[in-house]
Amino acid sequence: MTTPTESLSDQPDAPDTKSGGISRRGLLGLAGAGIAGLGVGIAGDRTVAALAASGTGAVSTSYPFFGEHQSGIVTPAQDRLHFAAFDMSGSATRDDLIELLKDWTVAAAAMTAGKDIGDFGAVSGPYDAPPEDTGEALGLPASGLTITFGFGPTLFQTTEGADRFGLAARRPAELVNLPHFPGDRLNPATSDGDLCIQACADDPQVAVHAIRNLSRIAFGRASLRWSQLGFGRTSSTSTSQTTPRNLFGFKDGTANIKAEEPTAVNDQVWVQSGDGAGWLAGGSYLVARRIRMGIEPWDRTILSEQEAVIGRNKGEGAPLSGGTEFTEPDFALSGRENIPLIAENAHVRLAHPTQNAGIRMLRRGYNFVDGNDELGRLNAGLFFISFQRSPHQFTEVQLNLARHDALNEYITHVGSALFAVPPGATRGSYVGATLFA
Ligand SMILES: C=CC1=C(C)c2cc3[nH]c(cc4nc(cc5[nH]c(cc1n2)c(C)c5CCC(=O)O)C(CCC(=O)O)=C4C)c(C)c3C=C
Ligand SMILES: [Fe+2]
Repeated sequence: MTTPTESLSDQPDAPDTKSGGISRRGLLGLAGAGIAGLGVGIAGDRTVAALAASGTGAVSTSYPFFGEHQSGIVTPAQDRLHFAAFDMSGSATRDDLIELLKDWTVAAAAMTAGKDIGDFGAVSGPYDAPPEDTGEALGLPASGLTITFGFGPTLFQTTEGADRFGLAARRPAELVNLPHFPGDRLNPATSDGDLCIQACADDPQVAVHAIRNLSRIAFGRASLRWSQLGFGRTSSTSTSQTTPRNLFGFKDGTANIKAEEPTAVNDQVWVQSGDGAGWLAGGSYLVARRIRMGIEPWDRTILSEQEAVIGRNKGEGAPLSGGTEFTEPDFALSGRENIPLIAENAHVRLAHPTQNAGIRMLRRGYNFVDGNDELGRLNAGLFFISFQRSPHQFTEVQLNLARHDALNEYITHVGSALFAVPPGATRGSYVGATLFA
């Protein structure tokens, strides 16, 4: 942590620090009253307050931060998202970048375990210093929080002859901005970035707390370029999850890659050691697309047309060629007058692996509604996120969709970004360490 712990540690007996009605002595008192045996009671452990608040003793899901792969990819998609892209400051050095990644690692490991950040957390520090943790997650459990870090193409750039962070030679050949697709209306202010953080949780406050505190830690070294809140997942990444619905009212995520398909995950999601950049093995590529959805025109569209556009029925999500939700679509099946039951320009036909040389991707997107525009239309859509072994997988499918998809009448891509997601951090090391080895 960048927090000057030395100056904090010499004040352990600061007065009973009151903040938001919770006192430091009160928290420690709780630990002493029967739950100290669980190993809680250390400053910053929110579980203390959560257990006391719920009165149930229930501990919510938490995913380990350290491991072979970063969490937040094949872990079951949570309900809420706060996604943020950052730019490194003009004066930041390679050492600053490494220090930042180390600090982010420590904080992310704490928060995903349901703890506040720093040695003293939100309310146990000295009265005469800003708290290390901002505090809005006090009393909330880990809530399935995952924090996933990525590196954008510009991090590897050479500007005016200078190799910004000495990384130019380490850039994977495929880590370049996505091409312009037909129909794109991208806003540069909500596109790209040197670094990204995807925070997903089952409680929106926990996801927002994570991004807020990581941004705060970055102060002076990196700053927020853009960020996106998402409510309501639009995919399942495990067979144990039910398929959610997007804002057009259709089940979304039915044919997604699921964690229970290890061969597909290996072949289509994780970068392999022979793929090019060795440091990225065990990682992935993250594509983010902010897609505005025309809610009002869609809501004036008749049901049969809505179903024809997607290629599945709206109730169950079954393919229009028949069967139930998980029946494979039969694109060869025709109905009256030899018209294909799933139209040539239906979204699921054009996105299906059989139409794209076997390509699949792991989708992990979220619905968003950011108020309304000046014409009184909902500023709403899908914050599309996909993870793939190569950006080429997204590009191929998106090219097919951008050219022919019936859905294009109702959607516009307004933001875009690509990031290389390094493998998981080993305990004692930091996220992205392989890039600097
Ligand atoms: C380039 C990738 C994709 C973009 C962009 C995209 C946007 C998008 N999708 C929907 C709604 C649905 N998509 C569905 C399936 C589906 N979509 C993609 C890819 C992109 N979608 C794929 C690879 C698939 C799976 C195809 C298959 O193998 O059958 C579905 C059907 C249910 C499902 O399988 O998930 C819906 C519904 C919207 C609304 C949208 C942009 C706003
Ligand atoms: Fe789709």
